[in-house]
Parts: sequence; structure tokens; C-alpha cells
Amino acid sequence: MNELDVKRTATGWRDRPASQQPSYPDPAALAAVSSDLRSRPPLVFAGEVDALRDLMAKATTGGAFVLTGGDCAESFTDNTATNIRLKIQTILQMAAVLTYGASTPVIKIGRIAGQYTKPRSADEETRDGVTLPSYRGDSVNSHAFTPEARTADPSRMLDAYLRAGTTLNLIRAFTMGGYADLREVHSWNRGFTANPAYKRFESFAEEIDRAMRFMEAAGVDFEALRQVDFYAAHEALLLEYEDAMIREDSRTGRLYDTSAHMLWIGERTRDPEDAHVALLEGVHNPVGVKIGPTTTPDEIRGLMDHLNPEGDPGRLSLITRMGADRIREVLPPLIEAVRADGRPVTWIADPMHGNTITAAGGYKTRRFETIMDEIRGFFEVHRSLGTVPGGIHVELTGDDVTECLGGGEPIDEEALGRRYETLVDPRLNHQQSLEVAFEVAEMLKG
Ligand SMILES: O=C[C@H](O)[C@H](O)COP(=O)(O)O
Ligand SMILES: C=C(OP(=O)(O)O)C(=O)O
Ligand SMILES: [Mn+2]
Repeated sequence: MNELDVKRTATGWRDRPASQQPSYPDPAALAAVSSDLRSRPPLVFAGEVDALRDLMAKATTGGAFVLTGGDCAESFTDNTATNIRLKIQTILQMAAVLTYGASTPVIKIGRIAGQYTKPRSADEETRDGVTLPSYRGDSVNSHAFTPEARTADPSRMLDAYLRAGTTLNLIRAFTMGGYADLREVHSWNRGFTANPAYKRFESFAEEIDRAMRFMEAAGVDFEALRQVDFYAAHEALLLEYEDAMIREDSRTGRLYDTSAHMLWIGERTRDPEDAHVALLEGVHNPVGVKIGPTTTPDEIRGLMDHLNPEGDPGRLSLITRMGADRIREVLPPLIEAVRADGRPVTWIADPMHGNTITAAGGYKTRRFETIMDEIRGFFEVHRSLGTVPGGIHVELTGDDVTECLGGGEPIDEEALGRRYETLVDPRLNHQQSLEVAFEVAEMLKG
């Protein structure tokens, strides 16, 4: 056993209960893919991961604001240049508005370049009397409803790795090559506020205009604002994939999960004694944990004991997804418990996953107004306790899909079927995403 294997064994996740894992019919094929992945280059560099960790530490105390956004489930077929560009454009536009509102840097993180594995409520799906394994994300099986498509195939992990690599390559090209130019991003936002449906944000956009003119007059080097740092994150759900991507940083000897800059653990797999926590315990990346309305203070202390025993700022984010109707009641005692413990966490609001409903026609959807209400509740609770609302985490796409109800150009139940394209959860479309950003920017400013 080499030194890396010794360290990895020390994390001990293989001895712990692991839920939401596929069952692979051919263990030899799984072992071959896993060994192949281990020999491949990392997707991210430890130095970038450390830079993100430092930024996350700033968000803990209000010195930065986190924006995480992207698909619920990325898909191999939607892994095109246009889709990636539109998502990046949407996140950059949101970030520009939020930066103005927060008067702090905005940490831009995509649910991108690796968001290929999904936890499911049910292990199986039945259609017209036929029962098959549930779709678990493109890194596991295919969405098509046939026995072959739904069989877990380890070679999909390699495909996920390669697609994540090319996605990251394009993101770096966009964000370092001039596509992120602040003047351009602001002019896209002016286009958005010119739409009569979003007139109420026009004066906000004019304020940003004035600030930009002031910066220009004061001699700010806009050329330097043509490049931005953009980070990638996904749910660390597929244990074999994440384990195969762990590498040792040659500079420090530390272990990193090099599949993404930041990883999070989902609501369904966050037991402090289970495999997912054990896996991320051993790596140095910033990590998030999704917490739902049943979370207890003891569970949070357990998560901190395992994932951030020393209380290092920037290591641990708690991503709250309580539901708009519960957040004001269930969040305060959890914040109080963290405050009493003393170890820092970055609080981030996921206003999507506690607010999923089924509309007529069977569409899984969310209401824009409910999403905004959960964010408002998140801010109210933090403001009343004097703690820091550190960011938001949303499911979005850069396209004009019709998956979430409401918004300034309202999508009603009838319209849902027009462009309902998500493979799992409903995403905010481009306009709804910008609307969220303007609303949150106003909250941050206020
Ligand atoms: O993205 C989150 C979960 O994977 C998703 O909400 C589960 O969806 P399901 O209830 O359709 O399985
Ligand atoms: C599965 C997800 O969320 P949660 O774990 O909070 O349900 C998700 O972010 O898509
Ligand atoms: Mn989701």
C-alpha cells in the first residue's frame, strides 16, 4: 500500500454505512474504471481549492457573499458550449448585481463540471406497470426508461470525468479570456431591466451605472476586471468516483478531492457517522452540508466534530433548505447552537429543496414567490440574531425553460409543459435567476 492509500484508508469511509449508492452488476468493471480514474490528472489544483477556502472564510464574517448556482442534475447531452456559456453568463450577471448590493466580493461557484449524481427519494420508478431502478444521474445510469439504460454502468464515471474536464476548460477560457468583462456583464443586465416586466429594478441598475462611471472617472483599470475567479462544486455523492479523484498535494502532503473545488453532502447522506462525512473528513477542500428542517443541534455538532474539529474558518458551510413555511421557526435554534459551540460556519440559503410541489399535470415545480420567501426568512433570522447570511445556493439554467412557477413574466401551471427539460428538479430560468439576484441585492443593500 502506498502512502496515499494508507491516508485514504485512514478516512475509513468503506467501513461506514453508505446510502444512495448504485449497485454495479460487474465489480471487475467498477474496479477497472476506478483504477483508470486514479491514474488521471486532477481536475482542479490544490492551490485554487485553498484560495476558495480563504474566500469562504471571508463569507463567514460578512467580508464576501457566496453565489452557488447551476443545474439540479447536469446531463451529458446538455454538455454543450451554448449551455455552459448561458449558465456562466447568468451567474456572472447575478454576481455583478449582488456585488453592488453587498458591497463585498461575490464568490462565484457553479453547480457545474461534475453535478452528475443524484440522490433519489425512491430506489425504483414504476411506469405503466413496469418497475426499473431510478435514474441516479448521468454518472450512474441513463434517464431513458429501459432496463439497459437504468442499469448502473461504471464507465459513465469516466465520461463524467472527461466532461467535467472539458467544461472546466471552457469555464476557464470564458472567465480568463474576456467573456466576464464587467462592462459587458453590466450591459447584459441593462438589457434585462429594460424589459417592462422588470422595470422595478431599473433604478437599481442606474445606480450601478453611476458607480461604473465613477470608477471609470477615478481611473479604475477596467481591463483588470475582464477576468474573474469561478469555482466548481457538486454533491459528493458517488463515493467510488470521489474516492478515485483524491490526490495528494505535492507541496504540502495534504489530500484533496480534486473532482471540484468545493463539495457538499446532501440532506439524505449527512449522518455524521456515515460514509459521506467520513470521505470528506479526510480531504482539505471547503465542504458544505445541506441541512433540512429535521436537523438537530446535536447533529450539527457531530458534523463540526467530524468535518471541522479545529474550527478552521472557511472549511464548513451549512446550506439550509428548510422550506419557506419552516425557516423562521427551525433556523434560530440551530444558529444559537453553532454560536454556543464557537466554531465558525458559513451559512448559505438553498431556497429550492424545501419548496418542491407537484403541479397539475404531474410536474415537479417550485413557486418563485415561495423561493423568495425562504430567502427573506433566512435574512430575517440572521439579522434578528446578529449573525451573517453568507450566501445563496440555487438551481438554475441560462435557458428560457418553464420549470418554476411565477416570476415577473409569470409562468403558470399551463405553461409548465412548454419547456420543462430538467432531469430531476425544476430550475429557475435565466430571467427568474436575475430577478432573484436583484431582489437579494436589495436585501443585502438594505
Ligand atoms: O435534487 C434533489 C434530489 O435529488 C431530488 O429532489 C430527489 O428527487 P425525487 O424525490 O424525485 O427522487
Ligand atoms: C439533492 C439536493 O439537495 P438536498 O440534498 O438538499 O435535498 C440537490 O442539491 O440537488
Ligand atoms: Mn435538486
